[in-house]
Amino acid sequence: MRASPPLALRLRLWRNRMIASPAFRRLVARVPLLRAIGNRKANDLFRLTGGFIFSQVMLAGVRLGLYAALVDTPATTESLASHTGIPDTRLRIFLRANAALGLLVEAAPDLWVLDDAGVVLASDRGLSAMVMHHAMLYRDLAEPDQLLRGAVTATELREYWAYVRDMSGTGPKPAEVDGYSLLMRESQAMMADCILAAHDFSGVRVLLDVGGGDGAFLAAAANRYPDLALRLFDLPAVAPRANRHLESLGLSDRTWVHGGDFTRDPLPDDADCVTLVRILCDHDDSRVAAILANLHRSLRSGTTLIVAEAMDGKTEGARLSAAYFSLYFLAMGSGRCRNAQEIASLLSAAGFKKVRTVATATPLIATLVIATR
Ligand SMILES: C[S@@+](CC[C@H](N)C(=O)[O-])C[C@H]1O[C@@H](n2cnc3c(N)ncnc32)[C@H](O)[C@@H]1O
Repeated sequence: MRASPPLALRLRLWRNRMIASPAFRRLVARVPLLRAIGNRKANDLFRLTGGFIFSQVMLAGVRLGLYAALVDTPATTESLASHTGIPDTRLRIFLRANAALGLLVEAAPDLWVLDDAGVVLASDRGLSAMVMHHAMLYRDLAEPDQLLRGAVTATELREYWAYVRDMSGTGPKPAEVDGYSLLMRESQAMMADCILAAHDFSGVRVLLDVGGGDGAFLAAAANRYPDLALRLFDLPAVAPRANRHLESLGLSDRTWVHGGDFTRDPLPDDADCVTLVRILCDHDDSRVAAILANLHRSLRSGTTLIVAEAMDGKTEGARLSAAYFSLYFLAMGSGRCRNAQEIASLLSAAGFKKVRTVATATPLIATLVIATR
């Protein structure tokens, strides 16, 4: 005989039957307190249903330069129509959609200013860059069930992130790393703020950023800690870009940049702190194990290792990030969004000690897992 499900599950099934019942939903709509809950749930569901449309509103706004045109200044529908080249009757519909989504405020009839979310979008170049990058992701997600079945593997994201295709040999060519390196540089500001607020680097003498891209995280750390010496390790195709970028910021005399493969080449061993920012999530467990084993081989005993990336967790931000990245990495064909415990296990398995999780103020962006070599 089959055992009956536990009480919590039976309650959930009962609740689901109630919610599925039109008569129950009519009752909910008549009782003021229940109506408020019901409306909130309906709005949440509609946000999911219309998510693609809302996101396309943002994409059009970014492409048209709408939010940038409203930085620190209000503008009329007429002036925005001339700025964007969209006829004002059509633009007004679009502007009102932006207002409904919390991106703009109609301060007076046909007079527009940025709302809170619009201000952030306009002031963070990385966010606009990610919104534009989504055009590619959405093409890959056009047939999501086929992607889940594994029937679609030649995706645009796989092409874009050249290092997930080319895991052997000499690695990607310079032209193949330009697109993602620029996107990573532009989208680093919020990530760096989040990490630097969550961990005190003041005792660190030499900071090595492994998979450090153009050096945007190192530059942010250098800005905060003027005596910090900087080391960056990335693919041979990325290293010259990092050198150029760090030189343009006047940081060359504090920096050594090394090109190589972080799964097998020796890493500089003079650092007392090493960061892996948005690195492990890109790779499947076996490759993460190879990266961590190489780090363990190369680093001196006592070196602090900090893994910083979006991780699954209990907060709403962490859950949203995990849902987003799960599909993103599926389309990319490599990696996954792990929780802190999974990352801690991979670090321990590689031989790292004193593994601990450090929450950040913005789990949507990153959580830290810190260990000692
Ligand atoms: C998602 S990006 C993150 C860049 C940077 N840490 C950030 O957060 O902006 C991953 C980085 O890892 C580098 N990378 C990928 N495979 C690598 C490998 N086998 N050896 C060294 N670097 C690698 C890429 O070139 C890229 O710069």
